[in-house]
Parts: sequence; structure tokens; C-alpha cells
Amino acid sequence: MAFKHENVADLYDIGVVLGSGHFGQVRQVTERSTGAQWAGKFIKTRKSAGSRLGVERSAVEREVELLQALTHPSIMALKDVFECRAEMVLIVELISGGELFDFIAAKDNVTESEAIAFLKQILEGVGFMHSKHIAHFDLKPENIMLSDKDAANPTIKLIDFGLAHQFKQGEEYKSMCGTPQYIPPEVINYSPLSTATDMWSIGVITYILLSGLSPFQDNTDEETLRNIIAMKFEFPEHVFSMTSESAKDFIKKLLVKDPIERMTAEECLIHQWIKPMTRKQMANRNRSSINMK
Ligand SMILES: Nc1cc2c(nn1)-c1ccccc1CC2
Repeated sequence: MAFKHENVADLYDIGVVLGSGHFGQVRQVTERSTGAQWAGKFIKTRKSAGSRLGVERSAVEREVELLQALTHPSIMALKDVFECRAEMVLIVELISGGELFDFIAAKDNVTESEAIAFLKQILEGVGFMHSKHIAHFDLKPENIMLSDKDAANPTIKLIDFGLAHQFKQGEEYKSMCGTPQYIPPEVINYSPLSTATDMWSIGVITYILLSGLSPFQDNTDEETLRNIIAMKFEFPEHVFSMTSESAKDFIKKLLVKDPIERMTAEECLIHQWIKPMTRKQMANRNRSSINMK
């Protein structure tokens, strides 16, 4: 997609701020010609290579290139891209339900069936991304948004592909980016990364969804990283006593040190905790529980 050099304010009315991050701001925008509502991600690019402010232009180009390759209901859609002096604007689909992070915070934690409904969508989006050899590399509740938090079954959208990477055949890729409490041991050890890196993050996200606690987080980033390397996590009774064994089994099969041993997104979608039970299985399960009474 070519970066248009028109002034985005000539084509869109710029509205309220929806979110902000290291890159700049995201604002609600209205397309003048159609009245359609979008979100505009206003990114300040670096004036000079050495400057600490702003984002590398190449990083924005990579995010645009990857978003263009990813058309999926669980991934934020890209519509248009503008560039004007030291600012780039990504016009993306409007996601107004806020972050999954805030949704969990507001409810302390969610029920297993709510968590499964969210995770199925996340896993379908991540599975699609991984099928194109693209890893997100910054999966965390802040980068998972809800399209409409008041909907009965909120739709999730994966956002912020600023750290994402598309693997070439047989390529080795290393990076020290990410957010401490969600990164796997291989990132800390500076070992080659893969799509399995995202699966560890999904294990951490699942743990947080079900408990409101973060499995490895400690008082400082150093201690958090030490806990990850030591694989030091448990399921405290006072929070996990009501959590099903299959939910804990799901998490344990993702928080695995060796990336190759970790479940893939496809394997997660058929794991007993996530896989929808057939009506017959449900009937059998209900029958057996009635017989037990
Ligand atoms: N890093 C971020 C952060 C955000 C967004 N994108 N990238 C976003 C995208 C569409 C609608 C609303 C937002 C706000 C948060």
C-alpha cells in the first residue's frame, strides 16, 4: 500500500483520543466522503536516526506490510496509510470496546466460559497469523481489544503489530523486545525466536484471565525475568481452587521452557478445555453427572 501524501485532515474529521502508546496517539476519525467511522493511528516518525523520540519509519512500514497480509475477523483491519512530514497515519478499523486488560480489571477476573470465548478468538487470529509465518511478539492484554465491550459475546481484535515479524524460510530471528511479564525464556536467553514465542504469551494471558494474577511478575523486572528463566510459577489455592484441572492443564502446556514442546495455536483449539463438546458428549456428560447424584 503506497503511503498517501495528502493531508489526512482533508479527508477525515479527527475526533477523540481512543488510546496512546510509545508510538503516539490513536484517535477516532470520520471519513468525510462516506461518514464512516475509523480509527487513525498517528505515529511520530524519527527526524534523525539517532533520535530517541518517535518510531523508526521502517518499523511503521513493516507494521503496514504485515497488517496488509492479515485479513481476519480477530485482527485489526488496515484501510489506508498517510505520510506527512514526520508523521504517519494508519487508518484502521474502529475498535471502541477498549482493552481486554481493562475488561478483566473491571471484573477482577472472568469465568472459564468467558475466558474460553475470548481465547478461541485470540487463538483463531494467532493461528491465522502463524499460518503465514508471522509472529506478533508483543501479545498482552493491552494489545487485545474488544470491538464492543457491552455486546453479549464481545469480539476481540489483535492490535499493534509494531514488533511483529514475518519469518523467511529457515531464517533465524532474535530480539530482546516485548514486555517482561509476558516474554518467554528464549527471549531472555537471546535464543532464536519463533511463532512459539506468542504461545507462551497466550499461556500468561490465560493465567491472568482466570486469576487476575500475573504468573511471573515480581517487584522488579529483573526478579520477573529471573522467575521466568527459573520457570517459577504456581497456581495459588486461594485463587485457583475453583479453576478446572483442564484449564490448568491448558496453561501448563503453554508455559513450557522448550518452544518446540509448547502447544501451537492449532493444538490449543483442540485441547479439551477449549474444544467445544459435541451435543452427544454434552448429553453423555450430563447423563453421567445425573447418574452420580
Ligand atoms: N498500539 C495501539 C494501541 C491502540 C490501537 N492500535 N495500536 C487502536 C487501534 C484501533 C482502535 C483503537 C486503538 C487504541 C489503542
